[in-house]
Amino acid sequence: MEKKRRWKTKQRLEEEEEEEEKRVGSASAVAKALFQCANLILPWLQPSDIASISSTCKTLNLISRSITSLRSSDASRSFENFPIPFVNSVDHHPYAYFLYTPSQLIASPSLRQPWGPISNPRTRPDSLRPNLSDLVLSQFGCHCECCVEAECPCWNGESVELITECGPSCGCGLQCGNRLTRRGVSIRLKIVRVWRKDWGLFADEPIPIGQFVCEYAGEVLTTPEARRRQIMYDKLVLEGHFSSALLVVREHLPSGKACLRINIDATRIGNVARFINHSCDGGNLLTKVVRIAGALLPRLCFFASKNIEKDEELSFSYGDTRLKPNGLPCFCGSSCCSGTLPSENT
Ligand SMILES: C[S@@+](CC[C@H](N)C(=O)[O-])C[C@H]1O[C@@H](n2cnc3c(N)ncnc32)[C@H](O)[C@@H]1O
Repeated sequence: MEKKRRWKTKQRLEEEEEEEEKRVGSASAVAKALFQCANLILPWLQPSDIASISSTCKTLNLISRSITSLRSSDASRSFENFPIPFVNSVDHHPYAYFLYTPSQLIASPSLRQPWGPISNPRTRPDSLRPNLSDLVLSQFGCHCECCVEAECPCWNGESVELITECGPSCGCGLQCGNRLTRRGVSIRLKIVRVWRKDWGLFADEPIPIGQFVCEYAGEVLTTPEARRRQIMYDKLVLEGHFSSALLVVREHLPSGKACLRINIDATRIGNVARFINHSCDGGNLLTKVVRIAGALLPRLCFFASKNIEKDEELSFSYGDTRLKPNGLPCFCGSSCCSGTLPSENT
């Protein structure tokens, strides 16, 4: 009798164990499926949506935290040669959200780009890299086959403000000496939270004078569209916390008359240059207009105007004009600071 009772208990225990295993198995299958779904969907979301989702359950909280940490480890979404991290010891913002493009592109309202799948973005195959393809401005090459700057028909000698470089359909490759600005960001940079200026771009290694730093990449706009966006951004700035990164560049004839106007908006889609703050003393960066052989539009690039130390903030002068009443306060900290950021009616 006792033997039979013990056998029954053993059988019941085994059944319970089996059921528990099934429960754990299906729970881990659910967790795995949830992880896979979240990993596909969350990288497409904006920070506010990620924050809401992270409070729903433990698994989503863990995934959201990994995505946040991946995003803050590289603003460039692995488009550049080195990761460009966000560093914040001022407040709780882990990163700034925007779509990344390494070079200028034509404005498009419908662009989307994932940011932060848990699998390592640097080991992902190219087909999975976050892409903003088919938007790079069309280019016609010069068909030169040289690699030596001075021998290249595209090379105009380095003038102070205008450089002409070889383009994608020139016979020469990326190694060509006349493609200085076409290889992306080649120095270590970081985006640091700065008191009263939000984020700023900083050197994470010494930068010698004359070194190419980065292009000002973003959406190239028509002038009416630039004016429309400027009005919208000005309203948003007045309403609260908002930074716009709409830059207007004018090329001038020797007479001083503007002959070409380029509007680049890096507010929604841009690169690291969108974090460069203004300095009333001209800062440590020089802007140069770079023409790529055969390309429709010139690009705006930043070069070091002096030797820059590691951990120094990068800055340039946004201009001399202060036309808007109630301009934003300037906190550049230079001895010649005018107290107000440059502004003009675009
Ligand atoms: C191109 S963004 C520069 C990056 C910006 N700090 C950010 O966090 O996105 C231009 C905006 O940065 C801020 N900014 C730039 N230079 C500044 C300065 N010297 N003092 C105060 N704010 C500045 C202003 O809000 C300006 O509209």
